[in-house]
Amino acid sequence: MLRLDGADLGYGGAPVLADVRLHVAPGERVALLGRSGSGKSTLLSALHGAAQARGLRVALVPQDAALVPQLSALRNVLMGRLDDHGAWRNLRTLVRPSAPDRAAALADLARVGLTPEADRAVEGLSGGQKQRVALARALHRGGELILGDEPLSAVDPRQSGALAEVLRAAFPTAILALHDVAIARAFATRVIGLRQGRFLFDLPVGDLDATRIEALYG
Ligand SMILES: Nc1ncnc2c1ncn2[C@@H]1O[C@H](COP(=O)(O)OP(=O)(O)OP(=O)(O)O)[C@@H](O)[C@H]1O
Repeated sequence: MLRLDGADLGYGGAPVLADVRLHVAPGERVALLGRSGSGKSTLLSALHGAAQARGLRVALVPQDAALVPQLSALRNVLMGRLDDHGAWRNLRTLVRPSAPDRAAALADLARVGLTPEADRAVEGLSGGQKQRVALARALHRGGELILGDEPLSAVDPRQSGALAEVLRAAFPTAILALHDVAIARAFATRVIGLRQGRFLFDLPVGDLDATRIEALYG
């Protein structure tokens, strides 16, 4: 489904990740683990490029959520489908959503527990609520693949397991950078550990043991 064959990934100078060889098959749920700066976002960005080149429909949850602060939660969710339509239809949707569009966006907000916040401007929401708007936008977009950069980092720990389950049910294939090893264990089929721009391990989730976690974060 997605393949990087010896790619050097970086930002112009020395590569952040050199000679990356990675194949992700349909149905895999990959957790990227590693300290801050280890290269998770860089890898996700390259995988997004590879997915676009293959014409896959991808839902994204970027690290900073990338919402429009002045617009309501509902309108931010509607943006998940903007590139499905032309400019006129999009303007109409954002100014005055049709009843079916509004109902569909509300249903996705309900999946992340944000029904009461639907008409509130995103700038007035908490960090965790903003992140849930970004998750609802990804659900609204749908697709064969979700790429997420710490998509559960700001939500209440009691909610993050349930939200991971919502994502698992909604997307056949997923690649998520995660900071929480427990969530990675519950969500992923495969875990990749990055340390200082290197793949420390790439394993079925059942093989992730304490020694490897210590090597990654210790
Ligand atoms: N736009 C950029 N220009 C130059 N260097 C960058 C850029 N973005 C990231 N880097 C560098 O690339 C390396 C890997 O960063 P990356 O954001 O991929 O790590 P990360 O594992 O996602 O970290 P975090 O968990 O903090 O988001 C770091 O050394 C970082 O400073």
